[in-house]
Amino acid sequence: MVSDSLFEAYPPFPVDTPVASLAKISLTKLFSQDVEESKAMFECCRTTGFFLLHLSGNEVGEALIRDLDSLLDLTKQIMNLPIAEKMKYHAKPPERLFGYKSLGFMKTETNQPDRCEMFMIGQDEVNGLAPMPEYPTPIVERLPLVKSYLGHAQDILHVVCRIMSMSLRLPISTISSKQLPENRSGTLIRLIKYPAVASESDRRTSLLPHTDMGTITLLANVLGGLQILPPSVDGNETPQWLYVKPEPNCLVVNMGDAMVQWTAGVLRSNMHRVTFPPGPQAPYDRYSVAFLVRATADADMRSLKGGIIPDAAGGDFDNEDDNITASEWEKKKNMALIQGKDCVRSTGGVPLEGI
Ligand SMILES: O=C(O)CCC(=O)C(=O)O
Ligand SMILES: [Fe+2]
Repeated sequence: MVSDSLFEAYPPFPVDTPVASLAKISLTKLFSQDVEESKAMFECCRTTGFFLLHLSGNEVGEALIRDLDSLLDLTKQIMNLPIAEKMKYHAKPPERLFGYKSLGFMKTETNQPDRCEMFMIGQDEVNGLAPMPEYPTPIVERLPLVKSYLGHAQDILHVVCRIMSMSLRLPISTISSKQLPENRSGTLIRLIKYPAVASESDRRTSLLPHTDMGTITLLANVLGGLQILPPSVDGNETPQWLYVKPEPNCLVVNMGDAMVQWTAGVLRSNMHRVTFPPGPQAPYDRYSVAFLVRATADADMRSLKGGIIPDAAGGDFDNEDDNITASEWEKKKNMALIQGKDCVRSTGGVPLEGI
């Protein structure tokens, strides 16, 4: 997430709240090709699909921490604009998926309006691969910050993808070449505000249970609220939603559905949701910065061949319908979600034999 100073501005995450136990992986060690750290990261990607990434101690990570502190501030500025101003930039799905999404525009699992507003910025728009739309003034003034963040986030993505390819025993550029920032994609930054709990009825889901449809997500926030549904240990017990405890100078990293599809189920895309912050954190507005990486628009969505990837033939990941490009695949998933045809569930994490 972000620097210590931002954490000091809020009451601490309560010690008695049950939390998901997520490994903390060191970015410095990943950059220095530490074998044990790389193994630990891959293990997380297979088992829970989530890990914390400790950013301190290297140039890219330290720069990203600074970018994130400023982006959280930018998020506050945007959300503080008058509603009439924000509505000028409203997203118009399915034609335009980026821009502002107002509070309550989407539904939760109980069909109640959601409890979050967000501003979505497309990577292609900022990088000049798509026409730049009109942005609210705070974004226009801080485009250099947005570009700086994208650059540092891409450096981190690159090292994670290299380790992923190596761990899968595939040529080293296999995963990163399918999501290069110089190629068009649906990759986006989401700047999100979850309003403070003002009454008992606000103690409910803010962002519905979902899996991320892209490849990898890098998430930063200060207050608790994110929860994951960990895989049950013996397959019998009912899984319990558990909070992810935000930690200073760390990102939350999770795998998305595209990674599961490419690896025929080896990696895990885990279900998560956002609810109200725990204990004394509830009466505060919660802010998040999410970088949702999507595959290159024309990337092949069939499972990869080679390395330790199981043969998809005949299994869940051998679907002729997946013989399509990433942008068609995402459109199909979006439509299924809108029509309630896609029952959201965690996928992947199939046991690997002899590894
Ligand atoms: O705000 C958060 O903690 C999570 C956001 C999220 O899951 C998403 O944007 O996909
Ligand atoms: Fe998500």
